[in-house]
Amino acid sequence: MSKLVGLVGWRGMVGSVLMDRMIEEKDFDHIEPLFFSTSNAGGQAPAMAKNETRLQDAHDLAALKRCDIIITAQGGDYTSEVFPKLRAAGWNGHWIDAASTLRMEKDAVIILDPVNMPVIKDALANGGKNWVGGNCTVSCMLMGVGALYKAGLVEWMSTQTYQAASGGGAQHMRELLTQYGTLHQEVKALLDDPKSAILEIDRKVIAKQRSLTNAETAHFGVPLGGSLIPWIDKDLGNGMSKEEWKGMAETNKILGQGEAFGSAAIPVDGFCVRVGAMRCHSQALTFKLKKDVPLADLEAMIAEDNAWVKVVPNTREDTVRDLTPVAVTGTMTIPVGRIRKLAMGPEYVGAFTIGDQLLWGAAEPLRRMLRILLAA
Ligand SMILES: NC(=O)C1=CN([C@@H]2O[C@H](COP(=O)(O)OP(=O)(O)OC[C@H]3O[C@@H](n4cnc5c(N)ncnc54)[C@H](OP(=O)(O)O)[C@@H]3O)[C@@H](O)[C@H]2O)C=CC1
Ligand SMILES: N[C@@H](CC(=O)OP(=O)(O)O)C(=O)O
Repeated sequence: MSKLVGLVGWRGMVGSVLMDRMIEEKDFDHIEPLFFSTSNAGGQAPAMAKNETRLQDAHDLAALKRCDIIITAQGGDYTSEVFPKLRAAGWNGHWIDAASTLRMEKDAVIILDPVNMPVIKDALANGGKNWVGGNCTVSCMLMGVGALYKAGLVEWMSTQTYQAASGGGAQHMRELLTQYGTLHQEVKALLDDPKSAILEIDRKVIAKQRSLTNAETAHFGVPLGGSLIPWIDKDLGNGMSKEEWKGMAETNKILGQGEAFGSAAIPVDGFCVRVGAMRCHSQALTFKLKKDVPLADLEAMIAEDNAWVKVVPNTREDTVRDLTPVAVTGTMTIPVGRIRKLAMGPEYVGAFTIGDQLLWGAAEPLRRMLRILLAA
């Protein structure tokens, strides 16, 4: 008999990407889905529903308890409120979650199976039930260059990120586009006149950016269109943003590395920056390797690591064609390019990688974990 799989948060941005991927990969052929809602209990479930076509109340513990597996992309507040109550009520099913809430809990595994299948299998064998998707930046980075970590080559890594608006959520994407539109509108007449002075256009744009209303910057807090914001997530009070903290904490946990696993953590640090891209997170990586490895060997290791990574030759032509958010958006491909030895010495290697943060960064690891559980 098919497992009863509860789906919470399926109509949100991450949830919609998840549903699309589950349809594409025919995941619904293998489960009996039960759709939940926080706002429309009793309403019509989506077309993928089979026997149970009404939406269940996502706060109804009795309904949730019926599920063998629950997948949620509803968000951290929902997880904080419902998960502890559900476990306290004796529910012993598998919880697969997109939110960060439970990620660093001892009994939770950060799931990214092309990178950490051994960690997942180990946890499964030990009765693990809590499976949490990783931070989008970390997951996309490891899908690209995980090979170097798996080979034990990385002494440390520094990452400088260029993170898309979608990381904040749907409203942030809308706000970014609205700002671009407002700026364009401000100078449209001058742009239409080929003889107009570019510095006049520039003056008007910056004046408009500086005078955007609170409503026009409600989600990012400051203008992002035509600018950038070098801070993502909370201020940890030690000079670090929470997004930057996740880089080292989550990379090590995904790899099964660090104090909790009885080994030294690999240092990962850098700066996380929000830019005006829509849904792809990009990052420039600097590695200090433990030894000098020929570039061709590094490229081969990266290329062979998984079915989605693609090494982009380090030429201008290939880079501008294949290594941009516009090229990657909506695809499962994780390009890694600009791979070269750096001036600091033969163990120093640079690379640039991009991932769709709603696919590998959020939805895909969840549905793959579902498949792993169904096959177990
Ligand atoms: N955005 C991101 O980049 C990432 C997000 N995540 C995690 O996933 C969680 C969900 O994020 P995200 O998908 O961006 O959140 P959304 O705001 O898009 O969706 C969350 C929920 O909001 C409700 N909702 C209210 N109005 C609407 C509407 N007009 N359209 C769709 N849904 C609506 C839905 O619940 P209901 O149907 O019950 O009303 C929906 O499930 C985050 O909180 C985070 O924990 C993880 C990785 C990346
Ligand atoms: N913080 C990420 C998005 C996200 O949801 O991250 P996390 O899953 O770690 O909370 C960003 O803003 O780009």
